[in-house]
Amino acid sequence: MNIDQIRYKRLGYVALTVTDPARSLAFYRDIVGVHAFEGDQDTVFLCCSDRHHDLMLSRGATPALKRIGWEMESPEALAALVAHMGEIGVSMFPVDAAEASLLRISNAYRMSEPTTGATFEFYSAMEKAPQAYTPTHTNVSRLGHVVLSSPRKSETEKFLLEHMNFRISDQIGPIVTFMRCFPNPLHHSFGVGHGDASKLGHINFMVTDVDDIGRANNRMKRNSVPIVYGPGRHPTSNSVFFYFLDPDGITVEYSFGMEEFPEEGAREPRMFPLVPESFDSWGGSPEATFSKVGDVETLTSA
Ligand SMILES: CC(C)c1ccc(C(=O)O)c(O)c1O
Ligand SMILES: [Fe+2]
Repeated sequence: MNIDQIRYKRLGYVALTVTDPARSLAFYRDIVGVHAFEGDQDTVFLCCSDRHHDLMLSRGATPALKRIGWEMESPEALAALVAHMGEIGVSMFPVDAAEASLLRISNAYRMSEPTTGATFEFYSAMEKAPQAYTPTHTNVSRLGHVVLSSPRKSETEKFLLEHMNFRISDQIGPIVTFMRCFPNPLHHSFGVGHGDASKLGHINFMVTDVDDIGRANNRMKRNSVPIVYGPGRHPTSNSVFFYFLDPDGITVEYSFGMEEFPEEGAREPRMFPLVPESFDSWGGSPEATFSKVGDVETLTSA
């Protein structure tokens, strides 16, 4: 199997486990500015695109990353991934019809990423949302990326590179590597950080205007939302960033502007030195509560 046939459209969605879905729904709708349109007491769907959902929140005892959904470029790209995982002995489980229908996805498989235990879901199409996303106070352009920490960071990177056809865009010392799901042009849809355990670092929403960042700064303060890093600028992706905590303490990032890569002729990955300015060229530093909450749920406990 040629790994180049494994091609992605985009980071599809993130599923989080939250302790109080109604409270989190209100937060993501009213404070973050994504659209909530469907759900029940235990599971809610939110979107910031024309797809059925970009974020799913499910009730659970401990805040966690439940899974990450990757939208493949085509059914053939999905088949290539499934075949490759079969060849290397990584089990892929088809999502059963009832759940796929609830998630409005077709042709879907899950696996446990072998180095972090994180659940990755792959599908070739998701239905459109019943109503197109209309921005309110913030022009959220898309779900941008997810960062996980891994106790086996080099192996995680290697798995994503060699078996999932991700590409490295940049690294900061041995601490964090930013990867794009090829050929999606965004600098990164996934980041892997060094950590003692597999943990969720943060989820990111991209915004269309620097004013969205400035307004967020004031909105978070008015609503007593903890701001944990920024505003600042990441020299890696060249984005202006702003991090805050959701009601469970999960770190959420807004970012404005991000380098994009062509499919062919992309620049080489860069290695940034491990100094604070490689994380924030404006000289800020994160609060102690930055990236502290979020277990990684395994497939068997999902
Ligand atoms: C501080 C974190 C790990 C970080 C650093 C750089 C970027 C970027 O280049 O966009 C991020 O998105 C981050 O979350
Ligand atoms: Fe980020």
